[in-house]
Amino acid sequence: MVKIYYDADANLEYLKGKKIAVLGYGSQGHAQAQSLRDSGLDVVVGLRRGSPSWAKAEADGLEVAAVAEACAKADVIQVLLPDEIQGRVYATEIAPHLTEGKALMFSHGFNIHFGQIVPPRHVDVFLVAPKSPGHLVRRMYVEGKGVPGLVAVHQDYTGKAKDIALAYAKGIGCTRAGVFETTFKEETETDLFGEQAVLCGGVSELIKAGFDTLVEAGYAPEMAYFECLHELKLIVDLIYEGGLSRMRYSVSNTAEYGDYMVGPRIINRQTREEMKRVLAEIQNGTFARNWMLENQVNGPQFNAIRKTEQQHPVEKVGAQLRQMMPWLKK
Ligand SMILES: NC(=O)C1=CN([C@@H]2O[C@H](COP(=O)(O)OP(=O)(O)OC[C@H]3O[C@@H](n4cnc5c(N)ncnc54)[C@H](OP(=O)(O)O)[C@@H]3O)[C@@H](O)[C@H]2O)C=CC1
Ligand SMILES: CC[C@](O)(C(C)=O)C(=O)O
Ligand SMILES: [Mg+2]
Ligand SMILES: [Mg+2]
Repeated sequence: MVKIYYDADANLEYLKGKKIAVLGYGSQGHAQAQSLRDSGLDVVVGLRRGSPSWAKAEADGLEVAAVAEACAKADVIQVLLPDEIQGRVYATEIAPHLTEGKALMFSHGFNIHFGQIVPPRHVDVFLVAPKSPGHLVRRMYVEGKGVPGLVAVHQDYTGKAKDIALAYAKGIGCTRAGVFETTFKEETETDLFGEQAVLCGGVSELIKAGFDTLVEAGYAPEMAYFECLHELKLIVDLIYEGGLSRMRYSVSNTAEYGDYMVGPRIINRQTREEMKRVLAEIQNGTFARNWMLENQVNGPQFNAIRKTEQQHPVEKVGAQLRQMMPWLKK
C-alpha cells in the first residue's frame, strides 16, 4: 500500500533557518519559489544574470542571484531548470557548492535516474514532484488548496532527507492534497509515459486527428475547434472532479452510448500495443538517450517540429476564437 503524507505529517521547522535556492523561474520555479516564500521560508532564486526570468523574479519581490552564488549560500538546492540542461549546469555551477550536509532536490527524477547527474555521497538527494503544471501549483496554493505530489529519497546522508522533503512539499501546498511516497525510477518512468502517451502526446494527436477529420469532410473549422478542443476542458473538468462515471453521468445517454461503442475503435489493440513499446523505450533508456543526443546538436528536430505544430490550422482558428473570450487570456 502506497504511503501518503498530509499536512499533519510534515513540519516546516525542518526548513526554518535554512536557505532554499530555487534554480529556475519558469513553470515550476515561479510557483514553488513564491509559495515557499509565502509559507515563511527563506528563498533565493538562482538564474542567469540579465535573463527574462531574472526580471520577473525580482518584480515578484524575490531575492535573485546567479546560479553558482545561490548554490553557495543555500542549504537546500531545488533544480527547476529544463531537464535537458540540468547535467551541464550541475557540473559547472552546482556541484562545486555541494558541501557536506546540503540537500540537492528535483521535481523530476530524469537526470538522477538516467545518470546525467551523480551527486557526491555527502549530500541528501530527494525529489518533491507536484503532479500538476506549475501555474496550477501556484493557483491552488493561493486559493488555500493544493495539488497532489510525489516524494522520493535517493540518498539520505543526514538522516533527515524525508523530513526536509515533506517540509518542502508542505511549503508549496502539496501536503494539503496528499504526497505519495515513490522512487526516482517510478516517478521518472510514469511521468514520461503519462506525458507522452496520454497527457501531451496522446491528447494533442487526438485533438488534431478529430479536427482534421471534420475539416477535411467540409465542416467549418470553428465547429471542429469547439467540438475537438474547446469542449475538451469541460469534459476533463468533470472527469477530474468525479472520474469517468461523473462525466458519463453528466453527458447525454447518446454521448455515453457513443463513448462505449466508438472509444475502443479509436484507442484500439494496436494503440495499446504501441503504448507498451513506448513504455519499454522509456524503461530501457532509448527515449532519454534520444532526447540527450537531440540536445547535443541544439535540437534541430525538436525545433522544426515545434514550428510546424504551431502552424496547425487548429492553432490558427483557436487563436481567433479565443480573442472573443478575453477571460481566457491570463
Ligand atoms: N512544467 C511543469 O509543470 C513541470 C515540470 N517539472 C519539472 O520541473 C523542472 C523545471 O521544468 P519547467 O518548470 O517546465 O521549466 P521551464 O522551462 O518552465 O523554466 C526553466 C527556467 O530555467 C531558467 N534557465 C534556463 N536555462 C538556464 C541556465 N542555463 N541557467 C539558469 N537558469 C536557466 C529559465 O530562465 P531563462 O530562460 O529566463 O534564463 C526558466 O526560468 C524540470 O525538471 C521538469 O521536468 C515537473 C513537474 C511539472
Ligand atoms: C504532463 C507534463 C509534465 O509531466 C507535468 C506538467 O507534470 C511536465 O513535464 O511538464
Ligand atoms: Mg508530470
Ligand atoms: Mg514531466
